[in-house]
Amino acid sequence: MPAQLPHVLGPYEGPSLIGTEQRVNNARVEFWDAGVIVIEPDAPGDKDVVFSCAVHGDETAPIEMLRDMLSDILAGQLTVKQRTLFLIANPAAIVNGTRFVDMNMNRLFSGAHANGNSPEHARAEKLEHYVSQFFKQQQRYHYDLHTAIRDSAHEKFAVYPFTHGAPYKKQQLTFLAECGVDTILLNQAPTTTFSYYSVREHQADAFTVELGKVRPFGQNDMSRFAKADTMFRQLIATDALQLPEFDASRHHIYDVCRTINRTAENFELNFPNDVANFTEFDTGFVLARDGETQYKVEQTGERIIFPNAQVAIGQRALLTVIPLPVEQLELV
Ligand SMILES: O=C(O)CCC(=O)N[C@@H](CCC(=O)O)C(=O)O
Ligand SMILES: [Zn+2]
Repeated sequence: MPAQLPHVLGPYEGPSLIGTEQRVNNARVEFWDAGVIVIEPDAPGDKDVVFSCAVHGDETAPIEMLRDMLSDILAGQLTVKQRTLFLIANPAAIVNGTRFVDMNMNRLFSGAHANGNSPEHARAEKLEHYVSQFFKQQQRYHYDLHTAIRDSAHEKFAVYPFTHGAPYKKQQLTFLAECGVDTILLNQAPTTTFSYYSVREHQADAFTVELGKVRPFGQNDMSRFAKADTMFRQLIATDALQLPEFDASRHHIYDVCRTINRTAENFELNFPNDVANFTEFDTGFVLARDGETQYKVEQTGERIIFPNAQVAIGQRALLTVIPLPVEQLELV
């Protein structure tokens, strides 16, 4: 793997540090497992922060971001004041240079890992265990960092997992906007994603954050991630994060409208691979054919997200979303 992770991938790269710990500045760094690193400050603040990347092994920009943050922490150049857990979720897929080895790991959380025995099933179970071991304090955050397969009309966006009716948090929307993530998709149902797991199981503020487009190692323009990088560093390095007042005009909100699963062998999307996420189609346009079923645009303003005709049968092949005025959200 061209990105030199500082010995955090255990058996996957260089000498293993698994099971060891070291001191740096005023913190203990613990290496729990391959790609599982905990920073325990001597006098921690009141937040527990989880950053995860590589739930999809070919989404390299977030891996490079977290690698550089870890390098700076280990070199004593970034002093951490909040308890922080770094998760490099699927090292085997990183080494493979693929989205996953056997199974899409982001469909295996909240217990779904019990229904199979691929390496991803086993790792998802372990990741849940590590997150459970880590979260202790009241204020819990989990940013699960991804990049999208396609271009996106909104380059950076986050999925706000189903809240089960709880209000959306202005402070989190503002934090994400400060990260350059000005677009939010509101999921309206439980899922088996990593971020939903942390929301549901640990009452964390947790998000799937899409920071750009999938590119190979070394081909990411890291300047495009600078705002997110700065904010993530501030979150863990300051006692009390200073954020501007909530400003509704900064945010584009979309409601997830339909989830289209592939059920048939002959599944096809009716638009080219270079059509970007958030592209709007006319009402009645056939978006996809799944065996004998045709999926047409039903509402004005409906847009496509995460189209992927290659997913396994039974999995999500496309989402549609519609814009929602921020004023209609219940905010706290
Ligand atoms: O670009 C794509 O098609 C997929 C990008 C991606 O990995 N997205 C996540 C979203 C997870 C969520 O809905 O919270 C995924 O599909 O797992
Ligand atoms: Zn992803």
